[in-house]
Amino acid sequence: MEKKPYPICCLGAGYVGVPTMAVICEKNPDIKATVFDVDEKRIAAWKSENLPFYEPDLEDIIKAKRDKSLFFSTDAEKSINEADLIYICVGTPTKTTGIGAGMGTNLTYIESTARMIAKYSKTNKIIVEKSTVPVQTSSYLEKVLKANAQPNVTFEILSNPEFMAEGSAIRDLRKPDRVVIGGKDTESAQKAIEILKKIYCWVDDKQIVTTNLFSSELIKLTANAFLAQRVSSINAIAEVAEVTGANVHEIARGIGLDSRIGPKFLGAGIGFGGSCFQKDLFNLIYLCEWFNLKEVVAYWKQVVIMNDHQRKRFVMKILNKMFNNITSKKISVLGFAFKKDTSDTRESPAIYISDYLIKEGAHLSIYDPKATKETILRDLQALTPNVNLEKQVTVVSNAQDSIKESHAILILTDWDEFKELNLAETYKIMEKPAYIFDGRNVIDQKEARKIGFETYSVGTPLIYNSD
Ligand SMILES: NC(=O)C1=CN([C@@H]2O[C@H](COP(=O)(O)OP(=O)(O)OC[C@H]3O[C@@H](n4cnc5c(N)ncnc54)[C@H](O)[C@@H]3O)[C@@H](O)[C@H]2O)C=CC1
Ligand SMILES: O=C(O)[C@H]1O[C@H](OP(=O)(O)OP(=O)(O)OC[C@H]2O[C@@H](n3ccc(=O)[nH]c3=O)[C@H](O)[C@@H]2O)[C@H](O)[C@@H](O)[C@@H]1O
Repeated sequence: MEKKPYPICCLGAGYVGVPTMAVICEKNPDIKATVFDVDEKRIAAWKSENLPFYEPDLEDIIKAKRDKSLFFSTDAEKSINEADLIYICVGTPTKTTGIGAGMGTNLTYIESTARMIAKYSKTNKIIVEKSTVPVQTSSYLEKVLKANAQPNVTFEILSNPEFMAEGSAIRDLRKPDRVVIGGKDTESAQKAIEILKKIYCWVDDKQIVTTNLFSSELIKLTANAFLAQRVSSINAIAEVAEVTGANVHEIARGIGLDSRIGPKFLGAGIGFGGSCFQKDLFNLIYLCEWFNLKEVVAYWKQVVIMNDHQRKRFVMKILNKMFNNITSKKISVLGFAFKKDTSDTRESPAIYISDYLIKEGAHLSIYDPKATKETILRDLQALTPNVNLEKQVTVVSNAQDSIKESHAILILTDWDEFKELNLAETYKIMEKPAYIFDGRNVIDQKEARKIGFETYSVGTPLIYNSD
């Protein structure tokens, strides 16, 4: 007799929900996963040939598993009621209005999932909090669930934060450094933890860390805070390197070989972007403000301050080198996504750098291999609602069109194709003097200089940056 698949459901068909469910289905032939989202357009896209965003290898799994063990749905009642275990993977953005605006976390979507789950659940469920949340959100979830549960229905809440990075989501999910599961110290919670552990059947038991609920929630915020802090730390050193004649990339190598420091996340550049680092730092900072931990607040705030500074510093370098006169000049912007191998532009440094330059009157010709024109224009318009962007911004479909007749190239995303730019040919089609401002350590500065370019690359010695 065929075994009945274990039914799970995921609320939120985003960057975390879908890759997570895809890999769970890939690894567990006995699981049936339904991804539900309130956004009907997004679900329609997941069911179509044009998936909502680009993530390496995701499309292959979707094609292999869709409508076999992986389903997409806009039917909340059916998705929830049929599942024994429910992942919450909805957004937890920073609040934009009211008390805590710009800092605290907006828990509207989290609460809406709790209310839906309580309303539609006719049987007991395990609830897996995967979204990144303020510490103690699991208690809040529990309260809303309990207060609205149908008679005799119980919920066991686990915290199971996600550590995958965009652009390598599938690789990270297939081979995670660790899986963290938080739960209460009760018999039913421990049983639920065992069930969740079984779902991660491809992960070595030694890499599964079990904790209490609040530790698990705080592990996630701490991990992102530490990673963001490393980026700000190396960017701070980049500024010192530039004025002293040292090279930040040599420094990164020199310290990264110390096994206590390690080589990762020492890439100096235009600062971190992405939907999470800043948001999660604010989440942590607000939590500390709430508990009146003034020194801790000041400590973590500095990571964000340094990140803003790094973007502005890059723009100041452009203005300094180009004699503070970029009005009406064509500037080629190569890369708009917040990092390579993703179409995601959320909080991309490119948005803020482009915005500064638009305000200087420059004409930007933007090219990104994956971010769409619609997204790029939407991001820029959000910062300058009253500017007619059509006059100053063109989004093109290849690097050549962006570069042609431009006065300067800005490399704002570390896409591999920018490493392969033919610098000699590039030089020929640009206005002179031709500038390259490398925000991602992508080009060979020495070679570019030899060809005739004026160059600036974050954190490299004055010998290259002195003009
Ligand atoms: N993007 C990333 O790389 C990572 C994100 N996270 C965290 O995971 C969470 C989700 O992030 P993303 O996937 O990037 O967000 P996202 O914005 O891509 O997706 C969230 C989805 O939730 C949907 N949604 C809102 N309310 C809903 C409801 N009541 N029921 C069902 N769906 C609902 C939205 O329509 C949206 O499609 C956040 O807390 C984030 O901090 C954690 C690790 C990595
Ligand atoms: O919670 C999340 O959302 C995720 O946030 C990050 O993942 P992600 O934002 O997708 O990408 P990262 O590779 O961490 O890069 C973040 C930003 O830092 C920048 N960065 C990264 C590394 C580096 O050395 N230098 C640097 O400037 C990147 O260009 C990018 O803009 C974390 O790496 C994940 O572990 C976490 O799950």
